[in-house]
Amino acid sequence: MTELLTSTQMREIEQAAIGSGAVTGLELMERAGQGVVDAIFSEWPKLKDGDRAAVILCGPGNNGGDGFVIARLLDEMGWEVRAHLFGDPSKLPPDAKTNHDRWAEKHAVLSLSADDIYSGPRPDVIIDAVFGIGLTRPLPEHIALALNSKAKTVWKRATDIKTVAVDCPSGLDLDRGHVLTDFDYEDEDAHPWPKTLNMADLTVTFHAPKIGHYLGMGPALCRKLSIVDIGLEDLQAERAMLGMPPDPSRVRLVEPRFLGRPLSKRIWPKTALSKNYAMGHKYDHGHVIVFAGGVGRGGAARMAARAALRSGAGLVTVLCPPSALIENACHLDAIMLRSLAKDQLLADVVDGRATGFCLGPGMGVSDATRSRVIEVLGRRAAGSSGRDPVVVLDADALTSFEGDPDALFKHCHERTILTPHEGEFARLFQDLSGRARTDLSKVDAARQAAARAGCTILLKGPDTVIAQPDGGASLHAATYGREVPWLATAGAGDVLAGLIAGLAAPHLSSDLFVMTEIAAYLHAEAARGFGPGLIAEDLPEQLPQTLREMGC
Ligand SMILES: NC(=O)C1=CN([C@@H]2O[C@H](COP(=O)(O)OP(=O)(O)OC[C@H]3O[C@@H](n4cnc5c(N)ncnc54)[C@H](OP(=O)(O)O)[C@@H]3O)[C@@H](O)[C@H]2O)[C@@H](O)CC1
Ligand SMILES: Nc1ncnc2c1ncn2[C@@H]1O[C@H](COP(=O)(O)OP(=O)(O)O)[C@@H](O)[C@H]1O
Ligand SMILES: [K+]
Repeated sequence: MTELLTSTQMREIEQAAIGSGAVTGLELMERAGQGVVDAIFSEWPKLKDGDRAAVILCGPGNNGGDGFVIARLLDEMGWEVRAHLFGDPSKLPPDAKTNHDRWAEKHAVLSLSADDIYSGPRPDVIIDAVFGIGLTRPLPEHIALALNSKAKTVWKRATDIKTVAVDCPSGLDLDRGHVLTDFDYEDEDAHPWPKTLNMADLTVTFHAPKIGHYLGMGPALCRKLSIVDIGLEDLQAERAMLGMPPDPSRVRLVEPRFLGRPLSKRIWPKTALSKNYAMGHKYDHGHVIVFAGGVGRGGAARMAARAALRSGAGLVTVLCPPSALIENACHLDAIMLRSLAKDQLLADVVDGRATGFCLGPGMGVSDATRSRVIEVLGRRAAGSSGRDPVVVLDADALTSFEGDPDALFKHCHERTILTPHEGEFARLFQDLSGRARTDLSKVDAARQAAARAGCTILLKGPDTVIAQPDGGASLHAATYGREVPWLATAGAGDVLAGLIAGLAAPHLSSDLFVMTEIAAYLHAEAARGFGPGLIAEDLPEQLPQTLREMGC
């Protein structure tokens, strides 16, 4: 797990290091600039050869200071360097000013405008050091135009000119992954993207990635992310992450890495999965109950059930209305099947050994679905020894509470997880949804939703956020080399719901949050393993290979 920082946390870490006397701000800036130069040559070794030129765009804060360090280092290597500054040099913060002044002693500092930049000779590299973690408001329009990725097309072979972003492409909010803009999103004609899109070929950040590198527009703008170690020791937090529930004040990236390296013995997720318990019988591996809809609507539940069984649950039973029994019987073998009439009690057909429930896929949006959800959430552990069954609520189980979400939330317990996509999320948490959350990151929206619902929330997308009521959160990112656009296929979410239920159902399974992280990772890995052309049915069938590759 890698820690993802907010801008404030990054500043705190930096200030603590400087305050301890271990390092000065100027030394950190030098390491940052050197780190960017090293990252450039590591990414494009050929740039070491021949006469090279760079344009460095510097801003009014320490991001700009990094830019002046980079300008000096490239100049010392014999590059032709032009540095442009936005802002008043006398107002630069002290370390940035020091580096500006060192540069200005021998070189001109040009103004940062599209005219001044693009009327000059063609560079090999453009460095965007205008704003980093200090961005507080939308870019001034003339800066947005100067940074627009299309602007460099005035030069020949523009696509060969490398754009390198220091900390982030300027304009990206590193806490939220939004591009701050004054434009009206609702007004299609004034849509800002073509005008202000500022994309890097390589983004170099310091010490640890920031949340906005992984959320929303972040990955599309940063394109490739390099993390430079600038000697700030803060590894304690990461040490406390492996296999443990999350720290409420921190956000972690769901991936099998630890302290910056791949996990050597593939101890994640292997250690968390119950099948390592060699002595267990099938009931130790959990019994998952999946609710299906009526005739012709059982496919979603059957896929969820198959994912639950493939992910390690010892038994899986599909419950369907009597009218759908024959349809389901024609499709199911290893998965058990029982009918459950509308007015029948769950206790009539499911004994107390059920350890996991999955409701929603294909169930139908109805009062009957609401009643079943509430009935299932009322099932609690018998006595003090056992755990409450895990309850995964997806799709129609969520939409059935649209307009009255509190009727759901008051029944949720800590072994409940809601797995909405953005549309379903908006039905339950309208004020925290998509467009409403201009001031809130997707991570913070999911955190607030989890606190309101009193249970875990997994909010889906290429950036999937998992949050729990105390604020603990993680982010699964199908980005930076893990892209799986073909996972956006009908039914993929149903499979994820079953996967979570199957992984979390065993008696010895880890904490629900940890199992949900693993489910999100395995889900994307299965899709990656299968490749383009994937349909949702393929996911459960791909799981054995994915589990094998993960060393499980
Ligand atoms: N932290 C660390 O450990 C390390 C940090 N390092 C580097 O420092 C960077 C952070 O530096 P930083 O804090 O000075 O912020 P930065 O991004 O340069 O911008 C602040 C300035 O921009 C201004 N401003 C903001 N928005 C604006 C807008 N829309 N339009 C116009 N102006 C705007 C803002 O003005 P104000 O809001 O105060 O009016 C202020 O003047 C970080 O990203 C990294 O590169 C490394 O050296 C190594 C270690
Ligand atoms: N572009 C994408 N890249 C990676 N994963 C995606 C992408 N779009 C969607 N997903 C994932 O695919 C699944 C889709 O789930 P959902 O929207 O509930 O679909 P359905 O309701 O059809 O099952 C989620 O796990 C989501 O995170
Ligand atoms: K920048």
